[in-house]
Amino acid sequence: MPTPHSPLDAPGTDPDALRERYRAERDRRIRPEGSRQYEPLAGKFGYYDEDPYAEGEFSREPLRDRVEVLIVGGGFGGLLAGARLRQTGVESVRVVEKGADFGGTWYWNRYPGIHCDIESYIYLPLLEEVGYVPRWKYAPGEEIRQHARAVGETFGLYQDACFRTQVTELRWDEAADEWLVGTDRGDAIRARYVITASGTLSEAKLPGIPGIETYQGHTFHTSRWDYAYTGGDADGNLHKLADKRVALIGTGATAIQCVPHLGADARELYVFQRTPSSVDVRGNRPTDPDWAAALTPGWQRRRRDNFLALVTGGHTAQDLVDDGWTSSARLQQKLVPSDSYQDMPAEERERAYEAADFQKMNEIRARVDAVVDDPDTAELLKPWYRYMCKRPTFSDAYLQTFNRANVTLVDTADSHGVEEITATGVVVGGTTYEVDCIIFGTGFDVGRSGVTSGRLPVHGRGGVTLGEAWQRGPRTLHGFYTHGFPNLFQLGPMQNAASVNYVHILDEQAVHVAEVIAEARECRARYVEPSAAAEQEWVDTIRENSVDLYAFHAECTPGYYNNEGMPRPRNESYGDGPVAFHSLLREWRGGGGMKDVLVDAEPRESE
Ligand SMILES: NC(=O)C1=CN([C@@H]2O[C@H](COP(=O)(O)OP(=O)(O)OC[C@H]3O[C@@H](n4cnc5c(N)ncnc54)[C@H](OP(=O)(O)O)[C@@H]3O)[C@@H](O)[C@H]2O)C=CC1
Repeated sequence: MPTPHSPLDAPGTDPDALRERYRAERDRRIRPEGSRQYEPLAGKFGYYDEDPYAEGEFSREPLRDRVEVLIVGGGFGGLLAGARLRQTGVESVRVVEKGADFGGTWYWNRYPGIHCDIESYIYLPLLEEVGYVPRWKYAPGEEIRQHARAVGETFGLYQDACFRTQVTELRWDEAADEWLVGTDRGDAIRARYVITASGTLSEAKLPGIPGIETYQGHTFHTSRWDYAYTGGDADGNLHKLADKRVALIGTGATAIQCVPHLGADARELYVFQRTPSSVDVRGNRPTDPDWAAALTPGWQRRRRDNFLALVTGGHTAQDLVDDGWTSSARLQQKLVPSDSYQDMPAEERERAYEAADFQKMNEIRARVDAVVDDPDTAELLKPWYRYMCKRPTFSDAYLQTFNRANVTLVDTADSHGVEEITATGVVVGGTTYEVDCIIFGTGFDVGRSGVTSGRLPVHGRGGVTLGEAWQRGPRTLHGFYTHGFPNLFQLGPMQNAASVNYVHILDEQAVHVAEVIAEARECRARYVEPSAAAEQEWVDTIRENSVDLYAFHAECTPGYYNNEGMPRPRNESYGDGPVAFHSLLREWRGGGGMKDVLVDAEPRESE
């Protein structure tokens, strides 16, 4: 029975029936190999990883110099760390980046139609500092990439940056109290502090489909878009596809954005879907110049904070962003009003959240019927899972593309994905779809991305590796630093609190790390390192207060959010959420917490 708070009054929205349908759809897609079903863009697939944007061959002499801070990664995490350090007066900052320029995910992902799915006024960082207001509510990828470059210029981060270079090892030199940083260009750079900001979705992946390596046509991954083959640019006009039959494998957030252009320009387009995305209204629009002119100092922080509070379950009087993300959050608020939130038993609250979810997903499914002409195709495009099981998507052109005569949706759920790839095509349900080109929109390997993946060897005090120190799970203070690894700071979601506007989260982290380093310099600390006791206390806090999402994820359709249907029992995230976490960090900094991580610091004059 629906709860008293339930809005489930439409026919066919019986909660039990929906729950059952969600489970059945999940079970159709689960694969016993879990995340092992994927292949990295390495080894025999290394050619997929080549950088199509870097110009010409590149070589340089190995570096043997010394910097004060070395940052691993030149995406928004690394740029923010660099910018915030510069604001505290640190001169010697070197960013080491695999790409040929700044931008990170926005450097690599340049597929047609690429846009930010979070409002650009809150997603693009440091807008007031750089003096820029994005031209659209949801900015195109190229505008975001140019903004990343502008941050690099504004904060002088180009002067010492190393592009087309990958860090291959970090080793703490105990005698010198500094890090020795090795790279794939033979560098041996000395750095007093190292900040890793290597991203969470930085390693693209391919599905391990039988026969994938036998395909003789043209092929690439969406994060290395081959415009030499397709023609056109991120705005579309892929004119070289006019005589081509194209297969796109994958229907995640990337596919939602590039399918309209492929559909418009390819002779034939086959979209191979395993799980449909939820596709909500986008409503992109140019920035209103009068609104932009009226912005007052601090506007970006206020807007970002307002969005963060809303989408993480807070109750705010105003909704400044007012879009698809916040409307689903407001729906929850309606069903769990702020005045009854505290008094509501947990089970009743969860039922109300679930009811809001059902309502949202019913709207999403109804939209498919309203937009897609062919009822069978519409049925296949309906997502049957809870809203946050997968990254929600937004588009006013994706579903419409399936009304085109040259576009075919091929559902692969019954075979748990594409069955086989031959020399000339893609096989599903015994049918071979002959194609000239296969494009993989198959996403990124979370397990191989970032310092926690263990792919970057990090040797701390006594040569102990981070992997050894974390044998029984990650151990940090606030997610940033680990006992035994002095002067090493990690940016990322682990043991702190993340949210959908991830660049905002990175900025809070960058501010924190920059302030700790500034204090260490001020007090001439020998190094920054949490004590084993402080680290243990934080690990205990995380374990005690993290929200148990296991049951939620176990019910979800597989994807990278739930480790391909095999959710991890432990959630390494601060349970009170990012708003509370950011206050905790501010209070810790303001309340003398930094003293506890500064080793052999000189007392300040005021002390
Ligand atoms: N800010 C923004 O605007 C954007 C952000 N992003 C971010 O990047 C993330 C990744 O998005 P995306 O690149 O789309 O990757 P995803 O991981 O979301 O999607 C991969 C797709 O490939 C499909 N797939 C994998 N293996 C097979 C197979 N064997 N046969 C058929 N299909 C297969 C998956 O199906 P299944 O779902 O069944 O596993 C899924 O549809 C997003 O979640 C988002 O966080 C991406 C684009 C834009």
